[in-house]
Amino acid sequence: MFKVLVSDPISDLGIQQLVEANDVVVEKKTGLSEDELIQIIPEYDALLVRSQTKVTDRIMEVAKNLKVIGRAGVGVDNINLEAATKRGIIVINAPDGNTITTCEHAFAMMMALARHIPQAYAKTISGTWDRKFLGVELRNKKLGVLGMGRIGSEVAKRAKVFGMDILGYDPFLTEERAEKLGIKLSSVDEIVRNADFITVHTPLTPETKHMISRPQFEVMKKGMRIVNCARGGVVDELALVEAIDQGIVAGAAFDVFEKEPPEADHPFLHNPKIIVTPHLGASTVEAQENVAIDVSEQVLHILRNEPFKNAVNMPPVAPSVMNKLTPYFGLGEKIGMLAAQLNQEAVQEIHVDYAGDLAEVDTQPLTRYIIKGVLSRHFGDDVNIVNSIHLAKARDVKVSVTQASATKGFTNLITVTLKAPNGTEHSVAGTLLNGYGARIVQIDKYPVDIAPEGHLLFISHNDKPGMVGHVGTLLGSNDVNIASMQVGRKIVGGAAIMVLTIDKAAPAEVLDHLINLPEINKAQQIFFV
Ligand SMILES: NC(=O)c1ccc[n+]([C@@H]2O[C@H](COP(=O)([O-])OP(=O)(O)OC[C@H]3O[C@@H](n4cnc5c(N)ncnc54)[C@H](O)[C@@H]3O)[C@@H](O)[C@H]2O)c1
Ligand SMILES: O=C(O)[C@H](O)COP(=O)(O)O
Repeated sequence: MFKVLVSDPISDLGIQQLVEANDVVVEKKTGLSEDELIQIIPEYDALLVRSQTKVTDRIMEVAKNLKVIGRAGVGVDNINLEAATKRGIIVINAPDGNTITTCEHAFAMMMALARHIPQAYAKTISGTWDRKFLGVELRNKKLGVLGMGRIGSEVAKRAKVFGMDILGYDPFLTEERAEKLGIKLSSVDEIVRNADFITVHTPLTPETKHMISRPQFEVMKKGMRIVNCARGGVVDELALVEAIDQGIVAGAAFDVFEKEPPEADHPFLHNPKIIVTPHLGASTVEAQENVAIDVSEQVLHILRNEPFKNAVNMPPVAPSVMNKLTPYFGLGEKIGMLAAQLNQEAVQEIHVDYAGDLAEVDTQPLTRYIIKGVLSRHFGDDVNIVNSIHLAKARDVKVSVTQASATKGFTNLITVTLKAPNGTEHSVAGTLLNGYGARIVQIDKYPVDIAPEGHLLFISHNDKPGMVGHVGTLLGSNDVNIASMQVGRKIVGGAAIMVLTIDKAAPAEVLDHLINLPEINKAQQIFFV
């Protein structure tokens, strides 16, 4: 039974599939301090958070069962990603579920700012009928959008309908896409100098921190307005207050703060030209359901060892590529396991060669499964697809990949070679055969045809008459049934291998007997777990 902890307020409807899963127990405990979380986290397999819970290195250090942290939202700046990756904890988010909601919030903030709605409301309900609030129209104004990702693009679309001219900047924004969106691709400097309104929609990174600060405010159009519904710190808070005092900025609308919640004496909370909300960008019924559904679905996949998407601490992969690779994951992992068990030396290099159908795809997700298979021999459950490459590198094991070498007649072929410092090599090749599934087709240059499952017995011997009979008799007399047997050799009378699929694991004494048979050099059981 998997235990899932929900440590922030997350939609009940959204996590229903987790609650109803018969292999999962969900517990909700919100508002915990770091120390309280440290006390209870060791018993959980998954942690579901929004932005309140700070998932620190200290928490992850004791989270011995934790396989996945699910962020019901976009920003993962409350999760120590490096610590998670090091420990093989998968971090996933729900990148699409709150896009429209947050865009609408940013837009609402821009309109409220233009028409002083919060200030007018406060006065009216306090009994003052003040009709001096004079606003501005959005129509014909220049809107600068910094960060044209999911939310920025949606804001731009809506602003166009309001008759605004949009100047957009994003390192990934091309002329072609800008044209499609009907906006003007601009530099940050052009935006800063020309915009009547600026709205920021970037993550907080070393590059975006204070991307709007004193130097930018100094050259802005007098009377401009600024909105931040992205992350506190993208706009320098103190520089903004100065710019308002100097009459450069007419007003600001902020949903996010450099420190949340802000201290009671934060200058934004006492400035009549600044309107604020308490990080409500994603807070609609729809968005909260969406992000909780998305994240619950992926958490279930991860707990059940099924393919998943939206991992934040692994490189993104296009869905079309993922669909193509997914059938190979099990095969890749088993090839890695088999190669690691055949190898008796320290591993210096893991070389993977992809051929045929795999020669022209981005195979890095598959490589993670293969490396996981190789390392699982010594790391057991401590290695997974998030940390497999990291663990290999941390132990100075070189991982190299080539694509498009010979397919040896197969439509796809994965060959894994383990190289030891003394020059010894072991290689295993496998393929997915249409209609037959995964097959191992070569071991150390010996052609074979084995399904990588169940109990395998690997025997290396000298090619002499009667060897198959000796092995069969010994196993039979010890009640070990042989399901299939493969014999491979390079030259008649030379070195050879036998690979047997047996119905149950052979007892240790049977293996001892096998090794003592004449002409047998090695007898070893192979496990695929
Ligand atoms: N207020 C809220 O409740 C709330 C809700 C959802 C998202 N957010 C935040 O909004 C931001 C945007 O979310 P999104 O879903 O659109 O993300 P996104 O990844 O789709 O878009 C972010 C864009 O910022 C761009 N970018 C990165 N560095 C930049 C730079 N130096 N200059 C200009 N652009 C840069 C990226 O290229 C990307 O296109 C994130 O910080 C997210 O955490 C806030
Ligand atoms: O990054 C996000 O998704 C937003 O900042 C929303 O955060 P929240 O889930 O804490 O509302």
